[in-house]
Amino acid sequence: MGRNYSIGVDFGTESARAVLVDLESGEVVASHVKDYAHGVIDEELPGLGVKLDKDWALQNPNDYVEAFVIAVKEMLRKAEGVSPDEIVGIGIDFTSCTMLPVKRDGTPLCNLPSLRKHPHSWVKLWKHHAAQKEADRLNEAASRLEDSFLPRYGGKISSEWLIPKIWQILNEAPEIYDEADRFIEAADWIVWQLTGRETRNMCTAGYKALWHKQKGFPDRSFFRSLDPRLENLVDEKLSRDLLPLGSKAGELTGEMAEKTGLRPGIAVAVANVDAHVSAPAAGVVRPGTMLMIMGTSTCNILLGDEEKWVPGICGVVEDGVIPGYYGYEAGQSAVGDIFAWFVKNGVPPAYHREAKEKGLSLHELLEQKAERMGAGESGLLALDWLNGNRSVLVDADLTGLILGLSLDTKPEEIYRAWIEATAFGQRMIMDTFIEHGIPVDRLVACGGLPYKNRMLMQIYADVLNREVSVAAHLHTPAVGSAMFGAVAGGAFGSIVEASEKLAKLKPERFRPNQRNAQIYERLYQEYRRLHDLFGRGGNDVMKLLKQLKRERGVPIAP
Ligand SMILES: Nc1ncnc2c1ncn2[C@@H]1O[C@H](COP(=O)(O)OP(=O)(O)O)[C@@H](O)[C@H]1O
Ligand SMILES: O=C(CO)[C@@H](O)[C@@H](O)COP(=O)(O)O
Repeated sequence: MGRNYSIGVDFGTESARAVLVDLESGEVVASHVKDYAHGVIDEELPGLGVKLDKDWALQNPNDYVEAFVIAVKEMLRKAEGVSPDEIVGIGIDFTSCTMLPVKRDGTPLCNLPSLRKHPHSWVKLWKHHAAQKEADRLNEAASRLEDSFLPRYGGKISSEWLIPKIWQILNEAPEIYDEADRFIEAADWIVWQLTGRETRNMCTAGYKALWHKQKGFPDRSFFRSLDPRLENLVDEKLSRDLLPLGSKAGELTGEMAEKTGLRPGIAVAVANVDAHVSAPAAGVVRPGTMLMIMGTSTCNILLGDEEKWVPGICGVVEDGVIPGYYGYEAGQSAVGDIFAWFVKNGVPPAYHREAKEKGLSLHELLEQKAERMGAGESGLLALDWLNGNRSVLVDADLTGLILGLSLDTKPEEIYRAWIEATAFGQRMIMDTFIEHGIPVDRLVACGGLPYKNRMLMQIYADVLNREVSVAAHLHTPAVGSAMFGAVAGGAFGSIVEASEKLAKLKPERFRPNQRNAQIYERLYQEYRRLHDLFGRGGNDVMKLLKQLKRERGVPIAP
């Protein structure tokens, strides 16, 4: 008898990554990454000459199908000796909330020639930030509810989420709202394309669409209070029929099988979210371990036995990550993006020359120079809010700050200070969880950064004063999706069982250096003071600076 394999496909912001996982060894035997043909559409609708406003971020749903087909086909080609008959399941994960309006049969409205030129008919990507007005009004209305859902979401709903995005469509393009038979997460839509049937997952419903396992969606009266036309939104254009993570959404259609070279009828798992699906792949299936998915931004996932209200988190959802537990999500809006910004804007020509001579990237050169320093040696302390603060302040209007600059300050000291600032931001998140009764004993990291910068990982271990393990697979979300695919295909009884057999961490752990940890403890106390002063209304100078820019007519990034 042959071996069993499962496929996981992670739909990220720029590309889809497919992996084939051996269900005996847990090894990734083949993988392939396919960039989306149109990437992120944030200036103009491709080939149509329709300009977009500055905080729009759209995608083309046809790119997802194409990326799936090519990534899976290429992955299969690389997996020599594996027969499609040995593949038991497929799981997918997506960025979220990435959503689109469709007809009853799943046709995206942007594929209808009559609606193609209308930006509201396209996919709204997770970082589409143009529904802030709707999010503000929703938060205001929700704060007046007697049994408000806001505390479950850390106190505020983000403009990135489903209801603000739908409401923006209704406000700005009622004709598109009327044409849409369904609004659906791209995660569920791609599963629909694979199986030929519409299903909805509990994870995105819980984190992004205000659904609660016991209470369901907010009442119709709440939606009516937002806009009478939204009263029946859930029944008319969403669904109350939600499937739990780990269940089977359906089977691969003959058409998709033919396009990809797979076998028709393979089990397809219910859709999931990129951050959440990483937990089982990194072995995070019980309370006590905080997962850090570290890349351009950082997402945190943590499990608990009870539903507790933690201020400033993105949300808590029962069964939202691992069935049987409450899944907590938090995050930082910019992490790798800050280092990218500094490397682009803050490094003198001599460093560029040196990096070239040594055959290093600028990141690697700065790491090499900065790792010779100990904690506190740069004389700098920074606030990491260059793209606002997601957790725990939930304030997109905050900006960055660096303190302690002198005429002697070197680029590597500033680079290190930004890394330390992001680690202090993680410490704020971790401490907020602990202060509200959700313990954190261990940390596991995945995403791109842990594989790129060892100094960064050591700084995190020192600042957090905890051991940090790193997930073994670079494509952690795709491996997590493959695990859910294997569960849907019946190879495992539960996702916990799959994780216990297949999850892998790198053998090496980053252990805190006590000398540095003590110094960082002192610096962190100062970070907290600055954090509260500038982030909790003690001094609103950051907002004044933004306001002045607005008054001077300078466009401000979302
Ligand atoms: N050596 C490095 N040290 C620190 N950050 C790095 C390094 N190399 C790249 N980066 C940052 O990593 C980020 C990309 O992370 P990655 O996890 O690969 O992508 P994504 O979050 O888009 O999936 C970029 O923001 C980039 O600035
Ligand atoms: O917000 C979530 C998950 O809830 C992510 O999908 C979103 O931040 C996008 O993550 P990436 O930056 O693509 O890793």
